[in-house]
Order: sequence, then C-alpha cells, then structure tokens
Amino acid sequence: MAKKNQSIGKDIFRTAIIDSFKKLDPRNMVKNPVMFVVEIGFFLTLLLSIFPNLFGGHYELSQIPFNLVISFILLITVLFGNFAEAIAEGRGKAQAESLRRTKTDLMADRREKEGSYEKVPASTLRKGDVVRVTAGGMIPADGEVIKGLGSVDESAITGESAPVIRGAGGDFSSVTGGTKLLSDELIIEVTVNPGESFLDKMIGLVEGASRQKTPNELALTVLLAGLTLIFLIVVVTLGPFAGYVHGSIDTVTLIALLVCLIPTTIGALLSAIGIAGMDRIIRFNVVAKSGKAVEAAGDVNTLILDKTGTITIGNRLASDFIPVGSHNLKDLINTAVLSSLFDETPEGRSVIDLAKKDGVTLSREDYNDAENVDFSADTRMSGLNLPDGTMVRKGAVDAIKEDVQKKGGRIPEDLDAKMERVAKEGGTPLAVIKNQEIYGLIYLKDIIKPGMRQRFEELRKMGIKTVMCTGDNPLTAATIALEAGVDDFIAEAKPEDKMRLIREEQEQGKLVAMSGDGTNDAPALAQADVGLAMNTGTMAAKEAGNMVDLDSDPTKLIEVVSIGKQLLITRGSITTFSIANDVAKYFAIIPAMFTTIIPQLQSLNIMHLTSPRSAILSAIIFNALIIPLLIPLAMKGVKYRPVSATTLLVKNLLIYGIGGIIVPFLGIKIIDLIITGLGLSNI
Ligand SMILES: Nc1ncnc2c1ncn2[C@@H]1O[C@H](COP(=O)(O)OP(=O)(O)OP(=O)(O)O)[C@@H](O)[C@H]1O
Ligand SMILES: [K+]
Ligand SMILES: [Mg+2]
Repeated sequence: MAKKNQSIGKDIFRTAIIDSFKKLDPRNMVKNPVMFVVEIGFFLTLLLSIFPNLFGGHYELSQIPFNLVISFILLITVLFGNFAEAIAEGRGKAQAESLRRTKTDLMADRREKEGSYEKVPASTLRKGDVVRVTAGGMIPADGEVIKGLGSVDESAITGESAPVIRGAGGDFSSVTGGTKLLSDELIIEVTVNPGESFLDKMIGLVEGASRQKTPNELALTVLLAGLTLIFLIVVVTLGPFAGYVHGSIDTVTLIALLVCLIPTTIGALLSAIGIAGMDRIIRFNVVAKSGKAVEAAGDVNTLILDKTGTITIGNRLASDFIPVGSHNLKDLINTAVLSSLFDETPEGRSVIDLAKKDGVTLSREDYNDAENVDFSADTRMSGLNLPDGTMVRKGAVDAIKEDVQKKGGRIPEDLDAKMERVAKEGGTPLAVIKNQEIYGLIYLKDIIKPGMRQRFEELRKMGIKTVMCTGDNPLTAATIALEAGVDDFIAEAKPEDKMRLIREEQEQGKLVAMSGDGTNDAPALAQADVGLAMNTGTMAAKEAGNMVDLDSDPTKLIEVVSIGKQLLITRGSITTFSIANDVAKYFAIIPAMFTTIIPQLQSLNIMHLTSPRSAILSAIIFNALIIPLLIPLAMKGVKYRPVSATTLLVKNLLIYGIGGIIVPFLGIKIIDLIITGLGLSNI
C-alpha cells in the first residue's frame, strides 16, 4: 500500500504549513502544556511590545523593538512545533487518500431468500448477507468465504502483486472488500456493516483521526508539564530576588528565560515522534490499531510464535500413508479419504489429492446422509459419522489414542515407533480411526521457512525470548524447535494453553507479543500486549489483535519489535537532548541577565557573549531553530541495532546527553557572533 510514497511531497509540505497556523488555536495548544506556555509567552511579549509598562516599571521606548523580536521568535517556536506534528500527520493523510481511491462503487450479487442472486450496490450490503463472486469480479465487502476456493489479487490493499488463495474452512477464509477474485467462484458471508469495513478502519487509522496519546506519552507530558511548572516558579521568584539586590529584570527577559529553560525541544517533537512511529509501521504494511501497541512492541520481552505457517511454510500436505497393526494400505487410504471427504482444510484436501494418486476416490454424493465433523483446535480431529453409527476420524495422535482408550480399544504396538519416525523428521503424523480401530498414519509434511534461525538469533541479541507454541505433538515440536533455533516450545497446546502461557509471562511482569491467524488464536491475540493478526487470517483473529499484517508474514513481529524499540529510543534520545540542551541555555542567559546587577556573576559568563540582549536573543533563536533541525531525526527515528539495553542506554546518554550540552554552546555562540556582525547586539 504505502510503500510507494515515502518522501514528503510538495502538497504535504504546503498543507503542513497551513496546519501549523491552524494548530495555534489555544484549545489545541493546551494539550501540549510546554508549547502552550510558549504560546502564552508570545501573547504576553506581544502585549508588552504595544504596552511596555503593562506590568508597571518604567517605560522605555528602546524596549519595544527587542520585545517585538522576542515575541516573533516565540511565535516561530510554536509554529515550528506545530509544523513538526503537521508534517508527521501529512504522510498519513496522503496514504489515506490513496486508500480511499481504491474504494470505488462496486455492485454485488446478493443472495435473496429464495436462493436466487440479485444485483445490488455493495454499499447496501449488511452483516450476514451472502454474496457470490465469480472469476474476474471484485469482492464487494469484507467477509468470510463459506463455499469455494479461489485466488485473490489483494494488491489494492497490500501492494503485493502475488495472488493469494482464499477458501472456505481453515485459516484462509477471510476476504477484504475491494480486492479482486482472479479464478473460480466464492460464496461469501458479509461480516461488516457499511462504514465499518477493514478499509474504512485502515483509512481512519492512517489518517490519525482516532489518534490518542499513549500512556507513555501521557506520562512524559505530565513530567514535562511538571518541569515547566518548576521553572515557572523559579523564574517568577527571580523578579523579587532581583529587587532584593536593588536591580530589576524586565518581564520579557524573564519570559525568554522561561522558554529557554522549559523542555521545548521534546515538547515540540513529542507528538511527531509518535505519529512517525505509527507511520513507519504502516510503511511495513502493518496496520497498528493504536500507538500504544507500537510502543508495547518496543518493550516486548517474550515472543510467542506458532509453528504451522509462522516458523514453517504452513502448507502442510499429506505425503505418505503408513498402515499400522494388521491393517493394509488400501483400507487405511479408504478410511483416510472418508475422514477427509468434507474436510475443507488444506490438510484435509491434501489427503484427498494424495489418495487420488494412489487410485482411491470417493464421491461426496454417496455420503450425503453422513454427519460431517469439522476439525477444531480443541478436539484436534475431523471426520464423519455414518448413518449406520460408524465413526471415522483422523487427528493428532495423542487425541486419537485417548479416544480409542476411552472406548476400550487397543493401541497397535507399532504405532508409537512409526509416529516417532514421522515426528523426528519434523512431520506431523495424523492417526486414522474407524470406531475404535487405528488403521494407520497420514504423514503431513511441512518445511521451516528459510532464514528463521538468523532472525531468532537477532531477537536473542535484543534480549527477547522466543517460545514456539503448537498444537502438534512434542516430538515434531522438538524437532522443529531445534532446527529453527527457538528458545523454548510448548506442544499439544490447545487455544487456552496459548492464552495461559501469555498470562503466566505477563504475571512475571513481562510484555508478550504473539502472531496468529486462526480463530483459535483470537483469545491469545487479545490477551497479548502485542497481537499481530495475519490479513489472511479469520475475522475473529483480525478483530482480536491490535495489529494486522497486510502481507501476512508472521515473522514480521521481529520488524514490529524493532520499530517499536526505535520509537522508544528516539523519544528517549530527544528527551535527553532537550533537557541537556536547556542546561547550556541557562549558562548563556543567567550571567547575561545578572551581570549588571551582580558583577560577581561575571565569572559564570564563560560564553563571553557580546551583550545581555544578544545573549538572550541567541539563546531563544537557538531554542527555536533546534526544533526544525531535529524534525528529520524525529521522523526517521534514531538508528537501532540489536544490542543489549544497557549498551544502548550508555551510548545514547553519551551522544544525546553530552551532545545536548555541547551543541547549544556552539550554536548560541555562533548566533551571537552573527547578531553582533549584523550590528544588532544592542537592539
Ligand atoms: N484437518 C485436520 N483434521 C484432523 N486433524 C488435524 C487437522 N489439521 C490439524 N490437525 C491436527 O490437530 C493438531 C492441532 O492443530 P492446530 O491447527 O491447532 O495446531 P498446529 O497447526 O499443529 O500448530 P500451530 O499451533 O503451530 O499452528 C495438529 O497438530 C494436527 O495433529
Ligand atoms: K527550551
Ligand atoms: Mg494452526
């Protein structure tokens, strides 16, 4: 989607400038206490330019140009802050615009009560409606495929041109309105009402319309407001203090001092940093439902991944039939096909396909009166109940064994050895039963995605623990876990086990991220601090998670974590810089203010600025200029490499702390020289 427009275009720039002025509205500014104080400072200095003796004191005509200049610089400071926020928002708005263009007026084939189909505008479709889409047609609304299988071009949403398979049953059943069916026919049940579609929600998210301060941002805002209040008290008491030593400091100078001391740099950039972080996630084709989710990603300690489809390719196909006990291959294949006759999962269909190669096919029509039992992650079985009471199932070996034992059946002696052989190769064995007789195994093959080991290595360097959580048996799980290089694994996990694992980690004070696509993953996705749902997954999963990956690549959690960390580090670095920065301005202004009153303070005047007024001007100009200079850093983020948290902290303190002290010394001195050169040092 957004990959294409990464640069900031002319339009965004122009809109951002206009928005910087609109944002001057005090009702908006009050949300940012630090910058609001600067705005109040602007109004006061402006008033004092017009009425220099507003607060008493003696009227000096020479005061007016100086007051005006200070007032103007304060206005510019506020505008710079607003511009930073506006430009960060602008990119999102541009992306929303391009998404909106993909929303065209579609027509839909809606099923009526009598079962016939009628053409209606897609905008009238409601939750529960059933529509038919044929090859070449557009999918009119978000929904769940209830019949059929076809390839879909989702490039309008994901930017990926490779078609994806969508079909009934399994974890690939959800489709998105505005995408195009390339082959076959799908019957789809609409899952959303008008205006609530995935695309609508995405537009809202990238536009930032629903953006709220994250808890971290809120905490930092409170802290910055506290600092501002402290400096306000300090500066206000300076007046009487000067009076005590028989001097006086004019109000404009005090306001300039206050603005220099309060953390305006971070105050101005805080919101832009957050928006830019969200934006970076979007450019990775991940839609985050809140900024909080992105931040949580930066603090994640434990990553929970499922095996099938995340660590492995996930296209688990039947590759062999292995009879056990006294049963022959033919009987096993027949029973396996019977158990899979109505199983729409990729596993089920692959059994039918493999049997066909062995010359065994059964027709669904002959079994119309059989009762179909769908696969569920709870039972870990699927199959049929025939009208004569015969029960046919295939499923996870431990689940089948338990079932057979409950019915008083016998476990064939060679079952375990044969199952182990499959599992040790990383395959998934499914046992096949008719009533209480185990006929043999189906060997489901899956392979590990390339590059997984490396990615887990990176995560380890970041101090993140990876746990594979699978419904498969312990042996298969152990094989895959070892091969992929995860830190830990849990096997034979039911959906509630995933959730329990997440809770246990959270109870130890850890932040947990997981990715998932199935309906069975939904509770865990909701419980996790970061729940990354796959776009190919079911609606339930997408709704439960707080992020959706449009490319449906579960390993992207790794990038999401990096982006989250980068966001936190960027904010931390600029905060450090901002506060360190203010220390330097203190050294520029205080001596300048007091040297006439208390000559002893001359020893503090280490910067040797030309005149008190030039010192104040230089400091406040630097204070304003540093904001736009840091916008690129706020937007792009501080570079992040996987290293331990302490190394990172030390490094950033050195760069942004010490840098934050040195840079303004140089900057203010240079500005002072320029002002002096221009002959304005005694304005
Ligand atoms: N269509 C099916 N019919 C019968 N049994 C199945 C079917 N699909 C999977 N199984 C069995 O149920 C088990 C659990 O499946 P589930 O989808 O919950 O987890 P998984 O896909 O193995 O692992 P993961 O949680 O890593 O995705 C599988 O390991 C397999 O043994
Ligand atoms: K400041
Ligand atoms: Mg699964």
